Amino acid sequence: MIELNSLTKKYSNGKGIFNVSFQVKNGEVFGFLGPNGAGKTTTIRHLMGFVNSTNGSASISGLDCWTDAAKIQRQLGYVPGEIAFFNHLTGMQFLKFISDMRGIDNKKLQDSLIERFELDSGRKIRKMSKGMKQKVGLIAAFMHDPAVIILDEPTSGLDPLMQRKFVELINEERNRGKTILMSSHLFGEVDQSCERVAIIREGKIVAVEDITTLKASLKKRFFITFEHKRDIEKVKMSGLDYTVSDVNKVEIVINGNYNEMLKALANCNVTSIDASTQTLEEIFMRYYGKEGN
Ligand SMILES: Nc1ncnc2c1ncn2[C@@H]1O[C@H](COP(=O)(O)OP(=O)(O)OP(=O)(O)O)[C@@H](O)[C@H]1O
Repeated sequence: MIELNSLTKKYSNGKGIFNVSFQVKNGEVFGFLGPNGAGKTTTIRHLMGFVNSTNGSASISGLDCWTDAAKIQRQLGYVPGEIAFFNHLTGMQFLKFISDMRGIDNKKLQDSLIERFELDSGRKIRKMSKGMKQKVGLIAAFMHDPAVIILDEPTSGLDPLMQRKFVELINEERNRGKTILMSSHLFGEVDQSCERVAIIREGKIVAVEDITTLKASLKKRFFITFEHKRDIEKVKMSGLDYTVSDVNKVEIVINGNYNEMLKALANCNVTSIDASTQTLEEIFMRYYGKEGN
């Protein structure tokens, strides 16, 4: 549905995106994560046909993002990272302007989105906060019920309640078969809404991951205290992945093999066990850091 093949844009300062390739399948909600300046907006602007690539190509529903840009822009739902509006219009006037441009009567859906996001649509855009403008952008992107939606940092400026409403909307749209690509800094948002995620760093894709597979691979960490330090020796001989954190304390990392740990601990005198589960954020942070190389 959305396809990028070795998409490359090299700016004169050497920055940009390099050989970016991934596919978003029909009906998939796909996350696009990366630190500041990684290349998310540059990639998305290519998909919208605002800039031409130095190399490579991108297409949406078989249409080339550069040569068929006008057609793509008419059909798609799009929220830009920074929304530049017609400041003299009210929210409602702006939404009407966009509807007229698309030639679609979508008043019913528009009104339900205004209600959902509690937008004061009579207010002049120049008097709106960043979050309010973001709501106008979201309503404009969704109100013509597009099959493909591209969102660049859609929740920036939204308060936690509105962020939750946004996640609900995405999940409803997914159930209705929509194809959605959204860039984000927020791991929680990606975790709650996306099936797969691509991670970009310094202009290059460093990973494309399946969220369900990632969740299944999350490790559990057990913090165990023994009454006697000699019990540490039993853990050492068990073959478990362990770290000794004090004379009578160990940390054991497990991915599913609980029985091995229980067997090893059965002959020990355990005085306390605490556990924590690795988070998706910890996994993503690895890609953000130096190890992303
Ligand atoms: N027109 C331009 N000319 C030169 N360099 C540019 C231009 N536009 C973007 N860049 C550079 O390209 C890199 C990618 O920028 P981009 O805006 O795509 O990142 P981003 O991942 O969207 O970041 P953020 O999360 O901060 O919005 C950055 O180093 C940026 O400074």
